[in-house]
Amino acid sequence: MVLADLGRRITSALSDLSKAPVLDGAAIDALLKQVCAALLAADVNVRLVSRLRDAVRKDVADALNTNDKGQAERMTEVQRHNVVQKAIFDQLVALVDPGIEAWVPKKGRANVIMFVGLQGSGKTTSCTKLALYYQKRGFKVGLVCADTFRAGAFDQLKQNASKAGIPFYGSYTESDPVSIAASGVESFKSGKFDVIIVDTSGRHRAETELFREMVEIAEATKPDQTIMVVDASIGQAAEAQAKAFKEAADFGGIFVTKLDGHAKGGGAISAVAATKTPILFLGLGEHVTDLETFRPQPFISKMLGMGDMSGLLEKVQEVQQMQDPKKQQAMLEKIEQGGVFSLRDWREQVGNLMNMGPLSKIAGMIPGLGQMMAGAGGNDEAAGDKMKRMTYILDSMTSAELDSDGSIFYEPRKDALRREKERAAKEEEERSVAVASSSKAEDKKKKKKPKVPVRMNARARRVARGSGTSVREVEEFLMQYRMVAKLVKSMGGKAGWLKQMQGGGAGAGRGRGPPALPPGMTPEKIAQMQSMLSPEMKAQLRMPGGREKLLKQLQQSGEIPPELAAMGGMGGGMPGLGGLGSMMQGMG
Ligand SMILES: Nc1nc2c(ncn2[C@@H]2O[C@H](COP(=O)(O)OP(=O)(O)OP(=O)(O)O)[C@@H](O)[C@H]2O)c(=O)[nH]1
Repeated sequence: MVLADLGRRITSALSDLSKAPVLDGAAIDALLKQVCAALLAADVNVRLVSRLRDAVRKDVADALNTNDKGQAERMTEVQRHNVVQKAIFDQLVALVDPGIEAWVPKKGRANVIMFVGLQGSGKTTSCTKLALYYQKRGFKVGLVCADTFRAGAFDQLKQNASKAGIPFYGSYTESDPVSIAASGVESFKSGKFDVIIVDTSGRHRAETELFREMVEIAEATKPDQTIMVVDASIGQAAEAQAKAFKEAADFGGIFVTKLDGHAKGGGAISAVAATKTPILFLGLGEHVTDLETFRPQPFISKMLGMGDMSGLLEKVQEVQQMQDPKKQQAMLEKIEQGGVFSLRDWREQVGNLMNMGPLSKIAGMIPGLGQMMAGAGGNDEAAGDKMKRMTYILDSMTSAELDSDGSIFYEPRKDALRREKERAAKEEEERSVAVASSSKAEDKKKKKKPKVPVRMNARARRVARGSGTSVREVEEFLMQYRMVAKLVKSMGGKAGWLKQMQGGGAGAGRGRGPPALPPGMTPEKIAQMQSMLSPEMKAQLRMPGGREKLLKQLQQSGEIPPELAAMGGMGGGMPGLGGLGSMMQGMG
């Protein structure tokens, strides 16, 4: 997760505050000390940190010392804690918010985007990421390589673009970058392309040569948007770099790269925001899909483990555009009419979730889940691995098996009953040979209906072999599937709820009416559960990461099976899942 360490430190400071019996000046000072230390460790400029500290103090003082003394006195301790938490959240958002609306390309015309930045900042990689991002959103996109400075730059762009299926333009013989840029843009314009991205060269330092070349390319291509690429690992030095580039070639937005796992990322983002230049995108890895649009509030929310519902919705929409909407609709209608949520349906939903990107990145967008998965023991990788094994199991099934409800993998019940009868008869025979001295309790035990364990059959053994898993794993998988199928089935009759989920669990909790409730969960049951919570637990629920903790407690107390809890959070795009996440939202 982006800036996981910073997020964890701030969340922990907020959690310490909630334990303070009285919220006095000393408690607020202790909180601010921890938050500021965490920000400084993320290389946020000391001037910006001190501004944040003053602003939080002012926000808290304004809210707690209102003119209406009665109102301030009537505030409960929990409400006072909320005031402080809100102030911290708001000021963290302000820290990364340049306060300027970002540019977006317009359909039906050629939008030229020019990339600038130092060598190695990630320009070429980010150009391809952005090209794919716009292509997925229905734009016709072309890439131009105007980097003639670095040998191999054209080959790199060509390779990246071909892999992603994006048309490209460049030359091995032309050495004038201005001429290549101009002819590339012209060629794509005559091909009626909507977005034309020009990759320019970089140098190790911001030299006059580089700036002159940038200005000339800009004059020749007349870009609608110039994006500067900044490597997050330079931390607060990004401010000086952005200023130098801004003086040379006025750019409209910034793409911060290498935010994956770089501790100085907070410094880079806040430094850029301080130059009042909009941050448009974040690079979160080397892969072409490792890109995120930047929005201050969801960014901070995600960093603090509170999820990023707008990001999740965007991902869901992206996937929905790629998949066949008619297929999804047909499946939903089938279930609404009482049909089986088959293993094939499950395979499609799992595939959709995996298409949304690495599980860790999706999980980070769901309140609590990111932290839960990134927790001790490298859980995140394990969860991704589990998902993959699930698809191996499904891919080893025949068509008839996929269209079934899973019962095909178990021996028929009559066989299990016959086996059980034979076993009981054998036992009886043995008992009659032995001296009978059964106690009353034993007699009672005998009269009890025996449980008939149903075994996995040869099909399940074949699937286990074919998928490189074990019969036990196939059995566990089928148990999970049954649970989801039951959930989906029980939703079938509640068409309204089903439709709401179709848009993705993300819709819930975004202010579009009350959150969706999972089957079996009524508003009364939620109210009942809420009434069971102590005031401390309720306060915890309002804390960043609080839902996650409560979810764990419910899991431990057996109210929710762990698989359901994990899946409940991953609702986006998966009908049937997501209700639990919404429930926790409803309780928060
Ligand atoms: N971890 C990580 N690596 C990235 C990211 N973006 C780019 N990279 C890597 O950074 C290195 C440099 O990326 P390039 O795209 O070649 O950089 P460039 O700015 O085009 O370099 P020049 O063409 O030499 O100017 C490559 O190894 C990329 O895979 C990112 O968001 N995260």
